[in-house]
Amino acid sequence: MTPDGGGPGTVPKPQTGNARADDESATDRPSTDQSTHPAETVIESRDLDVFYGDDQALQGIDMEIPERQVTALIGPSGCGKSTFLRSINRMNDLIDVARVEGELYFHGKNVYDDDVDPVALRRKIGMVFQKPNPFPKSIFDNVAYGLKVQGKADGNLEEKVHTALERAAILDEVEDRLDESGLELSGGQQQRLCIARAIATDPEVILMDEPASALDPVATSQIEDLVEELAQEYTVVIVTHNMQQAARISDKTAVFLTGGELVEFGDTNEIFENPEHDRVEDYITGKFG
Ligand SMILES: Nc1ncnc2c1ncn2[C@@H]1O[C@H](COP(=O)(O)OP(=O)(O)OP(=O)(O)O)[C@@H](O)[C@H]1O
Repeated sequence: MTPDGGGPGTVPKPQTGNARADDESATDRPSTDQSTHPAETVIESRDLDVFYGDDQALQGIDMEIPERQVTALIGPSGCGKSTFLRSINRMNDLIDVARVEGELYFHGKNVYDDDVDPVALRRKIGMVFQKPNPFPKSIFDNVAYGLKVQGKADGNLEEKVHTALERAAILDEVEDRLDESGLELSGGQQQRLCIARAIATDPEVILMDEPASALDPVATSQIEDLVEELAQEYTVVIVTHNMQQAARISDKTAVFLTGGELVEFGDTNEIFENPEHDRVEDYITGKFG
């Protein structure tokens, strides 16, 4: 059930009342069976504008992101993909000159309402960055860190760390050297360690900003497989420059174009096989970008 009482297959209506994006009850995962029900909307932006000082980076973005699917954000450099990703878990708050107008709903609750705690929000909506950024700590402590900070490091800490490493498809490679530094791993392993760190605290949504762009083809392919796997349990939103990657791993694709406009959003197959807009077709066939 969604906070608005809608059943499976319904889109939660934005509300300004009780549901809190930082409240456990507002974010309990609805138990939907995707084989029989369309996915529910977890994140919805309405007329979202983002400015850096006087410069507008995003213009009137309307988007509905379905749960437990992969949504890819694609488009040429500077079109606002990362800005949109960061507005979902309020990472733009950390940029002094950034300003957001419009609405961004998480389970029907506007995350920009005054009563939303951005730190609590980011526990529900985790993030993985372009460059792997493990802490200068052991592999074990990298994953255990968030659990400790959140007071979830009870007697099961070891089991929780193992589970996160397993879900991030890296356990086999590191289980006999958990005391070694995370910085000694290869780039691809470091990125999977960062994904393990992000999922250890059990978020609901994982935002990924070009998570494979710094990796070689083998490590990239491992991350792609992992992203598809993760979408069985998590809602994944991924920025990528790589159109083949978006076509391979995503269910929905959002095409942003220069000027910070969302030009087309829909099922990935439709976008790649039969785009509605000429500008999107030109972009995905490589005529510009
Ligand atoms: N911290 C910032 N301060 C000022 N302007 C910024 C900042 N971050 C991004 N911008 C500007 O906002 C616009 C959108 O940038 P953004 O990084 O969101 O685009 P992008 O599509 O993710 O680009 P890329 O694919 O190159 O990473 C660009 O014009 C960029 O210069």
